[in-house]
Amino acid sequence: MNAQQCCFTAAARSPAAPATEVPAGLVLRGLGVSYGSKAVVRDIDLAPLPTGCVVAMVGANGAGKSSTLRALAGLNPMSGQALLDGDDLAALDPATRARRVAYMPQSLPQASSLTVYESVLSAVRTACPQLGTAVVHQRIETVLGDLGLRDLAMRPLLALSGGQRQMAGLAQLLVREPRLLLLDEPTSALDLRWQLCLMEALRRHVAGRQALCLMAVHDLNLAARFCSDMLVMAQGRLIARGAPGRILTPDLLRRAYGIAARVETCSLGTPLVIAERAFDPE
Ligand SMILES: Nc1ncnc2c1ncn2[C@@H]1O[C@H](COP(=O)(O)OP(=O)(O)OP(=O)(O)O)[C@@H](O)[C@H]1O
Repeated sequence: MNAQQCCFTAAARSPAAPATEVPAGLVLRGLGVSYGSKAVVRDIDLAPLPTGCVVAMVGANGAGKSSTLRALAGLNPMSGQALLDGDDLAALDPATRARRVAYMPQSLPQASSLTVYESVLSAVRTACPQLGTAVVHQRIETVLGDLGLRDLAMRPLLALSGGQRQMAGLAQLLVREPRLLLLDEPTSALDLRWQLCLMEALRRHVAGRQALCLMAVHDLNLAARFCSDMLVMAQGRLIARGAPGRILTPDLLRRAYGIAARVETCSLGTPLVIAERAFDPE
């Protein structure tokens, strides 16, 4: 990514503003999350996560991934700053924030009597009320096609399997075309084929619209194959960031997960993590 892709002028967003360059993408400055007096995420600083790519957030259970995503989505109070394309997320009004940032929780979408099509329509109508009918239906067609969900479009959510419902949940997000997608374990209910379909579709969507996706995920090999950038969290702190092929090492896996692991290179050239043994907790 060159500097031109990575920056745009503030003047392009606001005619009155001076033409200073602000970094495109997501910047975090001293981000922290607490529940009451208990700090669970501390001092996360991130140079811009660039647009156009899917970024994996990995780490052990309880490391702070969901808390971070929920804070960025405005659902957990946070300290520090999160800047999206130079704008402080906390300072955006709720409607603007909802248009630019979309969040998918770990839990599956509710099994309502709405069809998949209706649920996606409702999502886009709520987040983007300004869109015309033709654009809305075109977006829905595109997203259902991209995710391989056309055959399920007229099925009610309550008649879908867990994995199918998870895919429908992603369709509800993608149709809004947000700038920042925050996904909490979006492949947790999916079989191997649907995991690949989802990751391929997500990568195409994000690259095509120069959006940004930050995704909490436990499958390191899936993340290594599809994500150009990886954030590794441990005990509420960011302990590594970079391309999976560069940062995934046995030492990092020991620190992040408390396991002995080998890291090999698969025939596609991406790292392959083989977990061998859990260390006793210290
Ligand atoms: N609502 C809450 N109130 C108090 N503590 C919480 C709450 N939610 C999470 N925590 C604590 O915050 C810490 C981070 O939890 P979080 O859910 O962010 O971890 P995670 O990395 O997403 O874990 P997992 O991989 O298991 O989903 C944990 O110690 C957890 O017990």
